[in-house]
Amino acid sequence: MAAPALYRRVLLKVSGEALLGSQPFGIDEAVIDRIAREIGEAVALGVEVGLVVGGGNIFRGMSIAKAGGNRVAGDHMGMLATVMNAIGLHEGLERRGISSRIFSAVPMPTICETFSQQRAERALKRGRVAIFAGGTGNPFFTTDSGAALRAAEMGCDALFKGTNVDGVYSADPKKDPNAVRFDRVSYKEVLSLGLQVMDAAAVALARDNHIPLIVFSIKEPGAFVDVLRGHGRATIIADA
Ligand SMILES: Nc1ncnc2c1ncn2[C@@H]1O[C@H](COP(=O)(O)OP(=O)(O)OP(=O)(O)O)[C@@H](O)[C@H]1O
Ligand SMILES: O=c1ccn([C@@H]2O[C@H](COP(=O)(O)O)[C@@H](O)[C@H]2O)c(=O)[nH]1
Repeated sequence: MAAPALYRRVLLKVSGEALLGSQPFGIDEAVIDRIAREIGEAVALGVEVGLVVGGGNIFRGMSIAKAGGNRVAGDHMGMLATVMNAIGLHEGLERRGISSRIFSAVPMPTICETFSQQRAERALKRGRVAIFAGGTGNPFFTTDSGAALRAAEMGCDALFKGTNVDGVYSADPKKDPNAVRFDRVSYKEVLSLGLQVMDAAAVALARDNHIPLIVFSIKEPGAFVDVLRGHGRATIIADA
């Protein structure tokens, strides 16, 4: 018999960039379908799943700021990009018969519901996937911070960061071939060593609320469910 999941309720953060798949820009529907299937497997294990998606496949506010533009306007565009990705994932889940609801931090009632902790709680309890769009709803943040915030609000047992690397390294593995991968590292070490895999605000919020951060590769098929069962390749960021 397959191992049960180690968690009752989790927040999965999916990197926007991962949705690119083999494309230079936008959303690869094959990636959406695979991630939807894997989320469905987690739900079938009895895990309640909250979902946050980044926007890096479409737009990041910093790109406008770096070119001398208005950071706040750029961040607004970035938050809208995360709503587009949330709609894409919602459609992918519904196509597979997995019930989900989008709760946006930025009100846009003709497109999706505005975030409400109480309504999201009801959705999760009913076994629906709650997709949290629009990050925190504020500029100068990222969807990592949005994910840590929602994980704390929704009482999640862990925040899974599904990104394009298979864990936390001593340095950025894309830049330093000698970087060493950790199986486990403390919040304090991540912050004091300045490890950039997640933004510091997100790590501090998770630390203050005792939410383990689990970094794994969302590009690796099956990794999410493997890690939920405690035997996948990932780094756990937690108390020392
Ligand atoms: N110490 C480190 N360990 C692991 N990855 C690191 C480290 N330092 C930097 N990185 C980089 O962090 C990146 C993942 O974080 P990033 O915030 O860029 O992506 P994301 O949040 O998954 O994406 P998106 O913005 O598209 O949602 C990886 O691509 C990796 O190269
Ligand atoms: O709370 C938030 C979350 C996100 N943004 C903007 O959106 C983009 C995309 O999010 P990523 O986390 O980088 O994938 C981000 O770069 C910000 O510009 C935001 O302003 N506030």
